[in-house]
Order: sequence, then C-alpha cells, then structure tokens
Amino acid sequence: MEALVPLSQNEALFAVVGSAIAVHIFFKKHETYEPILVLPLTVGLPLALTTFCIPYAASYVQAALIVVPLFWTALLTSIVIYRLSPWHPLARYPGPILCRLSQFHLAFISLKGKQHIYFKKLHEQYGDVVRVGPNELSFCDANAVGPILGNTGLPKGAFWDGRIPEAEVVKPLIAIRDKTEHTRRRRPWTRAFTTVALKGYEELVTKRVNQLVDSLLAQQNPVDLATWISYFAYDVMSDLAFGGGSEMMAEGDKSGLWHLLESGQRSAIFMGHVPWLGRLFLRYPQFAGDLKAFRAHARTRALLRKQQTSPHKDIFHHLMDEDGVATTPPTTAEVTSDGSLAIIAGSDTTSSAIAHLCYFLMAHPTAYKRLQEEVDEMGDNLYDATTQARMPYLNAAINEALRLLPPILNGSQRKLEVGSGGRMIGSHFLPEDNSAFVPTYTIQRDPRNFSPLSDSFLPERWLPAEQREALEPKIFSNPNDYIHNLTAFLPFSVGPENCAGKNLAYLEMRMAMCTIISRLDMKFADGYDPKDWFVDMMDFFVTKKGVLPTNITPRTSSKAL
Ligand code: HEM
Repeated sequence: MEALVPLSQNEALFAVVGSAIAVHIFFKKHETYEPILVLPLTVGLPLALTTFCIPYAASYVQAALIVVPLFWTALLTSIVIYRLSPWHPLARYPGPILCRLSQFHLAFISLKGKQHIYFKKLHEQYGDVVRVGPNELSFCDANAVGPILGNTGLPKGAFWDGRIPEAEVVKPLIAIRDKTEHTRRRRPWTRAFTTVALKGYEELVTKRVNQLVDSLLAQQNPVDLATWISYFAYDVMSDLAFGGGSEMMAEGDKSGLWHLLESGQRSAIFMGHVPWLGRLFLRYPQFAGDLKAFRAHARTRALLRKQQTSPHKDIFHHLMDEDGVATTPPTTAEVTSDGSLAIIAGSDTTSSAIAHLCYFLMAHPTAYKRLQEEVDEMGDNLYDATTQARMPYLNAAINEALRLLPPILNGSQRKLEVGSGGRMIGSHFLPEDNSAFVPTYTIQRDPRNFSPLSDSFLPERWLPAEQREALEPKIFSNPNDYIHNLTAFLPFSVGPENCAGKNLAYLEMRMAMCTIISRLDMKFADGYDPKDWFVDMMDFFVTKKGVLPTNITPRTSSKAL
C-alpha cells in the first residue's frame, strides 16, 4: 500500500481556506441553527484541519493557533466579499454598507428603540426599495403591499424564530411560517372574532372601561395615563383570553407582569434580527429571562383556565373549541401557546393605540372638542357598539392615530421560500430565499399616500369630502391636493396573516374613547413637554410607551352610564 504523502505547506493552507469557503456555501444553502452542525463545522473542522499543518509547526497547539484564525478569517472574508459583490442576488438594491454586510447592524440599531425613524430616513435617502440587511429588503411602495402581504403574498419570515425557544415545538399562530399550517391554526381565531362572538365580549369590555375611568377619577393629579391604559388593556385581555386572573387596575402591577412583558421586548427584537443567535441563547436559562418568565406565567394561566369553565364565551372558549365545531380539536399545547399570544398581541398594541389617541387629542384641542361634541350628541346610544362603529369623527380620530403611530411600527416580516424562483413585488424582483417587509410608520406618513400634511394629526382627512372641506376649508380647499390611499394603511397588516384581533381592537378602542371623552376631561400636566411622548417612545416591534402625565377632572355634563 502506498503511504499517504503529506500536503505541502501551501497545499495545507489552501485546504484550510477552501474548507472555510465550502462551509460558507453550506450555511448559505442550508441555513441551519443546529449546534450539532454549527459547532462541528466552525470549531471541529478547523481543529481537524490542523493535523495537515503539524509538520510545519512545533506542536499541535502552535499549528491550531495558525489554522483556526486562518479558517475564521477566510470564512468571514468569504461572507463579506459575497455580500458586497455584484453576484449577490440583492446587489442591485441600494442600502447602507453596514446593512448589506451584517444583520447585526439592524439588531444593534433596534436596541435603541428608534428603528422606525431609521427606516424612514433610509427611504428618504435611498428611495422606495432599500436593502436593510444582507438578505432583506424594505419596500416603501403601496404597490408592494399586495404581493408581500396580500392573499397570494409571502409566508412569514424568520423574525419570530429567534424569539421562541426551539424546545417549544408548537409555535404561536403569529410565528407559523408554513402557510397550510397557519391556515389550519387560524380557524379557531376566526371563530373567536365573528360578529356574534364579539357581541359576547362587549359587556366585559364596558365593565373594564368604566373601571378605568372610575380609577382615573379617584387618583390625585397628575396621573400617568399611559400606565393606567396599559393596566386596563392587560385586565381586559386576561378576562377575554383566560376568563380573568388579572386585576392590575385594582392592585397595580404587583406581580410585575407588565414589567416582564415590556422588559422582554428589547432582547426579543434583537433576537428577531439574528434568529440563529436567539435560538442559541434561548437554550440557556440565563438569557431572555423576562420573556421566558412571562411565557411561563401565561402558560400557567392557560392551563388553569382549561380546568375551569368561564361564565362567558371568552377567546379561550373558541381556541379550545369548547363548542366542538372543529373537525380536529386543537391540542393543549396549541391552546396554551395561542392563549399567551392573545395577551401579548392584544394588550400592548391596544393600549398603545388608545394612549396615542389620548395624547393627540390633548395636543390638538380643536380635534378634542369635535370628538367631544360628537360623543355628547349620541345621548343614550353612546355605549352601543353598533352606534360607535358609525360615529364618523370617533373612527376618523382612531384611524388617524393608527396612521401616525401604528402600535407595531414597522409591520411584520415575510420571506420568499427557496425553490419558488423569485417573485415580482410591484415593479421590483425579489429573488428567492430573501426577506421583505413594508415599513408601516414610513409608508403611512408618505405624502404620496396621505396628503396634505402627512405628518400632522388631521382626523378630518378620513371624513367625506363635504364634511372635511366644511371643517377645514383652508387645508382641503384644493381637491387635487387630497390623497388618501387606503392600500397604504396597514396598522393591522393585511392578507390572510393579518391581525386576527382587529375587530376586537376597534371595539375596545371605541368603547374606551367614548367613555373617557364622555366622563372626563384630560389635559397635559403642567410642565410636561408634549415632545417627550415621541422622545420616550421605543420601537421594540411593539411600542414601549413613556409616561403621559395628565390632569384628569370629571366632566359636569357627563353622559356616563
Ligand atoms: C390596535 C390594536 C392592534 C394592532 C395595531 C395590531 C396589529 C397587529 C399586526 C400588525 C399583526 C401582524 C400581522 C402580520 O404578520 O401580518 C398582528 C397579529 C396578530 N394580532 Fe394584532 N393588533 C392589535 C390588537 C390585537 C388584539 C386585541 C388581538 C386579540 C387577541 C390581536 C391578536 C393578534 C393575533 C392572534 C395575531 C397573529 C395573526 C396571524 O399571524 O395570523 N391583536 N396584530
């Protein structure tokens, strides 16, 4: 048998560099987060390759000190060259070099909580389509909404992968990437928000709204309105999702749950941008403790609710299929996962929307007065949800607040699967295996979609032509200046994966605003600078609000129940 000829020094080094490039190609193709593959390929392989270099070093350790850094340098160089090269499928799209190089850039930007502003500036600088990550595009273009989010749109992106531990085999609805599985899991949610189901939630919401107003009136001024609204939204969602179990308005956040929910968001958005790292970290109990603690709490509540019966048909009733209408009943794991999602998706978002609207009304006394007049005209019908759905100024004000400050500021990511061959997004081509999203905050403030005064709070823009021209003749005098493109209004996203709780959110927002406006007067507390609302607000996928110091007084002409 012929003896193996040792590689020359150059051949050995060439083998190390070649292997590093091969590893890059492997990861590009298979995109795996599995430590069982990642560790052998990135640590095991260079250590094994070291044997080729032993003849040219004093010891194995000395050879490893050359080979391992060489392997890593070659791997990183290969990644950098590819991402910046004209052969990269997204090479034609403009974007900052740091975004094109690594997803870590966005991850670190997101930690500052101003990602929505960052995307707006990027679109102002680079145009409608910006490469915001090595494999990710942001589309500020109304023609892109349908192809990305609509009925034949793209599946969800990997954003959620980094926020959910791998051990959780059953994912919450919002994180399901497979379209068929998503449709199956979405069915009980659809049943939970039919007109009949919603009617069943009205009494509960009304009770909690009145508790909020009573509590506000019982406080000493100034009151932090944002915190009270958050507690209200959490109590409502607990009632609806788990048949009760939260009394934050009565007892404060004594178990620290709101704190857990909020403090977990910063690490969650970071992990969303680098899902492979999130997956790795989430394996260890030391990381993302807040997120895990909140999930554990929600699971306990779900299991408790499962053992009890609720006096009313809550969301859990439908998720559990307690009516027995589903052909395949949901599993316990699915129900607990979605029950927790209801709290997370339903409380933070709705509380932001209501707090933003209160803020805008206090900052715009004319709009406040117009809404107050409409509310007062409703008389005894004010607390009827059907009447509220038809109140023009109320709904205009709600939509205008959702337009300027959507609670999910940048919308939800989608990804085109490998093997699909790419897809036209409006007039732009999205190659397969790349992600895309429509930045809600930016597209909703784009003057090409909403004009005039696209950055101003102007509920009148949502009214029919005659009404808006009568109320604001100077602003709306020229009908040619008026643009109102509802395709670009996306606070709840659109398409089959849009917000499942949209109708409930509107019910809550209308009920809360009618009761608040009817029963009390709100004013910014002395010394509060309204600009701070925007400064303090953080975009951690959901919005983290700052404080809203407010003076609350009872209205003498109250129409309260
Ligand atoms: C103003 C309040 C709300 C806003 C602005 C909002 C917005 C959104 C957005 C943007 C999404 C992402 C959709 C996508 O991936 O395309 C979403 C998903 C979702 N929301 Fe809401 N939401 C609100 C309130 C609620 C409420 C009250 C519930 C009730 C439980 C809820 C339940 C859900 C669920 C279950 C999903 C996942 C839908 C899916 O993946 O199929 N949301 N929401």
